[in-house]
Parts: sequence; C-alpha cells; structure tokens
Amino acid sequence: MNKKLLFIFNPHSGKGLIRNYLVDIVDTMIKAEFDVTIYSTQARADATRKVLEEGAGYDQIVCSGGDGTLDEVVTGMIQANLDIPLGYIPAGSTNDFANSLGIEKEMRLSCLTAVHGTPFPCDIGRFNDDTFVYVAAFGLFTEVSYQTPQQLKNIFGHAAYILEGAKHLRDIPSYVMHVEYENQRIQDEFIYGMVSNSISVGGFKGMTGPDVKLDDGVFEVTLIRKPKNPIELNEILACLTNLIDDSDMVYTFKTSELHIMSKEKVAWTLDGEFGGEHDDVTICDLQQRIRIVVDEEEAAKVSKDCQ
Ligand SMILES: Nc1ncnc2c1ncn2[C@@H]1O[C@H](COP(=O)(O)OP(=O)(O)OP(=O)(O)O)[C@@H](O)[C@H]1O
Repeated sequence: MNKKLLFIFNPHSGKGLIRNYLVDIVDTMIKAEFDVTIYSTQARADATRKVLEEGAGYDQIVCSGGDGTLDEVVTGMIQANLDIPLGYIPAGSTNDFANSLGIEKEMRLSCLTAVHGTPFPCDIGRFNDDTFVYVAAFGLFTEVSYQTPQQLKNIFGHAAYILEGAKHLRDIPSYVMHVEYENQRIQDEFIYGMVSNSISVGGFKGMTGPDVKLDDGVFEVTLIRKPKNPIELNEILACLTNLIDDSDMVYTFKTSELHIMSKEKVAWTLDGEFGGEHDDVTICDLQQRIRIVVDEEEAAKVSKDCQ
C-alpha cells in the first residue's frame, strides 16, 4: 500500500512561484509512490491547525513556503507530538533555513530531495509555549519594519541600516535585561539579541559563527549591548559587517537553555514572523526533535557527528 503524504503550501510565499511547479511537484510525489493530499494555506496559522488536526493520519508531510510556513508546520508537528519525516520545498524570499540545510532553491529539485532524501534529526527551539525552527530575536525592529517584511527578513542589513540612520544614540531602543544560562548571569542593556540554530540568518551566512551544527542540542546566542558613544556604535557596526570578530559590545555563547527577563515587554520575532511581546522568556533546545528530509551529503555537513 502506498504511503500517505500531506503536502501543505502557502500560495503567496515569495513571488507565488509554486503555481508554475505544482503539477511537476505532485507528479514527483506520486512517482515516489505516495498518495498525496494537497492543502493550500488560507490564512496565518492555518498550516499549524491543519497539521495539528490531521497530521497524525499521514506517513510524511512536505511543506512549501517561506520560513514562516516551515515554522507553522513544525509548530503543528510539535504540538501534535508527531514523529514523521518532514520534506521542505522552499518558496520564500530569504529561505535561511533551507540554505543552512543545503536544500535546493529550484522547486523540482527540492521536491525530489523531499521524497527521496535522508531524514536529518534537527534541533528545534522551544520559546515559552511557542516553537521556532532556527531563530528567535528581539530588538532593532520598529512597527514600520513589520509593514515592510522584506526589510525585516534581512535582519542584519536592517539592523545596520537602523544603527547607521540613528542620528542620536538615544534614538536606538534598548532593553535592560537579565539573562541566565548554565551557571552564568548577565545583567545589561541590549539593543539586539538573537538565539539561533542556523548557518544563515537574514540571508547572511556565517553570522552565527564557524562551527554551527544543527543537531548538537545547543543554540548560538548573540546579544548586542547598547552603545554609549559613537566609537562603541562603530565597533558594533564593524562586528555586524564582519570587519572584526570579537568585541566587548557583543556577547556570543552557546547554550541548550536560557532565561531572559526584562522590566518592560519586548517584541520578539520567531523565524522572521512576529512572536509576541514578552518580559519573561525561557528558550530550550529540543535536540533532534524533527526529522527534516535533506540530501545525505548536506546532512553530513551540519551534523555534530561529522566534524
Ligand atoms: N492564504 C494566506 N493568506 C495570508 N497569509 C498567509 C496565507 N497562507 C499563509 N500565510 C502566512 O504568510 C506568512 C509568511 O509566509 P512565508 O514565510 O511562507 O512566506 P514569505 O514571507 O514570502 O517567505 P520568507 O519568510 O522566506 O520571506 C506566514 O506566517 C503564514 O502564516
């Protein structure tokens, strides 16, 4: 008997390119001996609902969309406690996570990988009661940026743009925070923070360090302190644009769990989408929680077992 595959796609992701490839994608899935159910998402959070309500009836899920759609499907799988392989056909504008996993941009190729590839047990982030696939971040976002998603997606370009555009240092929003991880405690004022499990963030490769593995049970954490003078601001910009590797203005560390508390509520983004405002956040690495189907050679590059 054929295996049952649920194919969920966001028809609006990126430039809506999926329309040109839908027939080829479904044909590839059927040739790989799957019975295919197709679902186009109808609204925000619809992918999570679909997986939560119906995912248990399938042997595999494949989703197509941007990072936001992938996030929603993974959230549904975690909430439903599903342990079936997940294939991914990237269709968004940035596709950070697909880049990290070496998933092809060309939809027919990524579909072949989704149905014939190797399941890679990938770490997933828990953020209070929510889930993220590869990045949770706060700071340097304004209301305006949510209305111009393209800028928001390009996190570092956007951060550098805001920092450079700030005429006065006091214009840069900052948050007094208390951060705890392992036996460490940090109390400081931050303008930006990022907890990630990805080689590429905001379209930039290498921002999270040289030895990122996606199944090692730890996140890479970057916290940027509030600059008190133009010299410190320049130091941060140099760090963001990779001109210097190390700075007292930027904390970087790895951890499997951290706790961040602040007096005021701070807006977060999870995988590039709005993740709510919080004053108390616990982030945990759910090690190897979702099996994402990728090319075997690419999996080896991001696995802790192949240094
Ligand atoms: N039919 C729909 N109408 C409106 N929004 C939708 C619909 N289907 C999905 N969405 C929402 O669109 C958001 C963005 O989708 P997605 O991340 O797939 O695309 P993108 O923003 O183009 O890609 P990227 O994040 O890579 O730039 C998701 O949070 C999802 O909930």
